[in-house]
Amino acid sequence: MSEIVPQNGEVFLTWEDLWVTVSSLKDGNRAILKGLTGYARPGELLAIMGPSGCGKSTLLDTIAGRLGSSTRQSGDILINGRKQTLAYGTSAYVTQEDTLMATLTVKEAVYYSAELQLPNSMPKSEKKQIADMTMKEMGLQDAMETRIGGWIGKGISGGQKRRVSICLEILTRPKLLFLDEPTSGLDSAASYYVMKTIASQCQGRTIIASIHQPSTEVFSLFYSLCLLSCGRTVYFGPASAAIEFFALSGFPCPTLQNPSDHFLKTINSDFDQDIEEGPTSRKSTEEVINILIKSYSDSDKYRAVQSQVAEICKQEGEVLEKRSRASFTTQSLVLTKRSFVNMSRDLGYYWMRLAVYIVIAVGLGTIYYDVGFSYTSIQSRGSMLMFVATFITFMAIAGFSSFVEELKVFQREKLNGHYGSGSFVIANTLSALPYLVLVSFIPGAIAYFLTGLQGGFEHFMCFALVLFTCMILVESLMMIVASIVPNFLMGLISGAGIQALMCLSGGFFRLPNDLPRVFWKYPLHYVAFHKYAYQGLFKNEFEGLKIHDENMKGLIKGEDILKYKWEIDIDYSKWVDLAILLGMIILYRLLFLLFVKAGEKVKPAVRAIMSNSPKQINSAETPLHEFSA
Ligand SMILES: Nc1ncnc2c1ncn2[C@@H]1O[C@H](COP(=O)(O)OP(=O)(O)OP(=O)(O)O)[C@@H](O)[C@H]1O
Repeated sequence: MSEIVPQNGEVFLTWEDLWVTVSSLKDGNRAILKGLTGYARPGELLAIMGPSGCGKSTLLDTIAGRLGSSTRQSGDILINGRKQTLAYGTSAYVTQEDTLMATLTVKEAVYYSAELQLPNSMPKSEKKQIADMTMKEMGLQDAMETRIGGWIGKGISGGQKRRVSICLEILTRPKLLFLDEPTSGLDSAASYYVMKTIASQCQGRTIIASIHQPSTEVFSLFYSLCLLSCGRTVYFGPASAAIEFFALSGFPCPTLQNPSDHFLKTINSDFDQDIEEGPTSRKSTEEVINILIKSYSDSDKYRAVQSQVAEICKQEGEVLEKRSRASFTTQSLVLTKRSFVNMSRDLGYYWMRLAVYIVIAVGLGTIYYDVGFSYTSIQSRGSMLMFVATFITFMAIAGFSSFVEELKVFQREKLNGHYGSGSFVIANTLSALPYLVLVSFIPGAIAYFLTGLQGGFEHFMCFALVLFTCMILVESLMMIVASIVPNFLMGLISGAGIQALMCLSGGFFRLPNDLPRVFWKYPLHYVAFHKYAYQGLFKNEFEGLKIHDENMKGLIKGEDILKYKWEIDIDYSKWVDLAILLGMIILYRLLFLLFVKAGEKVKPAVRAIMSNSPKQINSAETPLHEFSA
């Protein structure tokens, strides 16, 4: 048995009588993990194995402190014998899904990640060296210049993506590493080399990997094995002793059969085949699983696990410290650069929008071409400006899918402690600015000059700046929506709905004094950015304008049109409206930051509240100790 005093940031992880349940209206409370006890120690690779749906990922998520708030958990999870919060920089977790930036090449993704994660004190050349070495260890040297690809187009293979995901998390050689199915999608040779690299990093590190179907060679790399079936422990102990355990329980591994194949076949209850027990007798899988669970709970192995857990728990070991990483400024700069590159390569982010906006701007310009100064031009000018402030800005939601993809990468990296939400918000804002200038100024100029709105540089600048700020506002609004709403389609619908309500209360479709006071006027009219966008654009256009009234044979002053036709408050300048819009951008971005940060704080709190005592959780399930009765 190894030394159990953690040194140099080493991590001993224990879990005792761990229960996880989900509730549904149909089935009530259903236990996914049922009283699991185990431990992971530095220098030992622990593999969690079991048939699909047995609870491997749930166990990994639970001990890594990442369980979703829809589940309830109970039992003790201790790190170095203490209750400590994991995640956010103290451990690394390679998830089952590969959440990567599709537009980057493998090399770029790893280099950026190295710059984001490794401390400022490390020279850039050393960071590159570590990145190159890790890519080589993961067998990615031939794919370095290939784009990762994904939803935007084909890139590297699924197996290579898996290796990139692992590569990004082992760059800093974390003391505690969780890997959910690191070999899925890999062929047997790649699986072996990847697992060998992971196993070779075990020195002083605690590594826990869930794995589906390891080959004999891969299986031989595991130090400990946790075998689950239907959320219960079938075996926990040295991987090398599992064959003997199965044999002693009456299910010996046939000669020349891969032991892991034998284990999984024996405990897979999804396809209820009878299992041979000795030469004559056959048993149902359910019976076999119960025999194995009882055999394990009666065994010395189980007692050894319990005493090892108790011994580790007695040590009030080191408190986990966050890894030292790049400074906030470096992270913000690197993220800005990465986000800028991503935006430039992702056609859907801005380029498609620019093309569509130009077409719409030409359309607007031809419909309202040389609008003139006749009485009817009042309505034409108003409609044209309303279209710009509402529909052109509304279409900024077109970049939502690209943003959601970027957000997924951010959420993975943030959870693994690569950087914080502040750097992401700054980077996203800065990197988008040049593109937003393009998509607002070019189509804006086409529509403005073809229509023949008020001449002069100042007038055009005000028009384009209002359009520009509204686009940022719509993007900011969609960021807030994305941080609250769980999926892309729901986000798109919610964002569109919010904007439709705001635009209705903006003061064009119903004049400000005619708006119903409850909700529409107070507060929506004042909260909606459309009010300030309409007012800014209308003031910019009508102030100082003289319209020929053909019937009255006279001139109408623009200020009167603003006051009496559009019911616009002309006591303050159009620049104040623009300033309010700019203030709203800051407010919206801060709100996004707040929601993301609240998510970080609220989720663990919700988990803690939702945790119940084991008996309350599911009295219908059989606790492990009852198998030994
Ligand atoms: N949040 C949840 N709500 C409802 N059911 C859940 C939830 N999380 C997990 N489950 C269920 O718990 C069981 C275990 O899921 P888990 O993902 O841990 O299995 P797994 O062993 O990792 O499977 P696989 O190898 O196929 O990935 C499954 O039946 C799954 O449907």
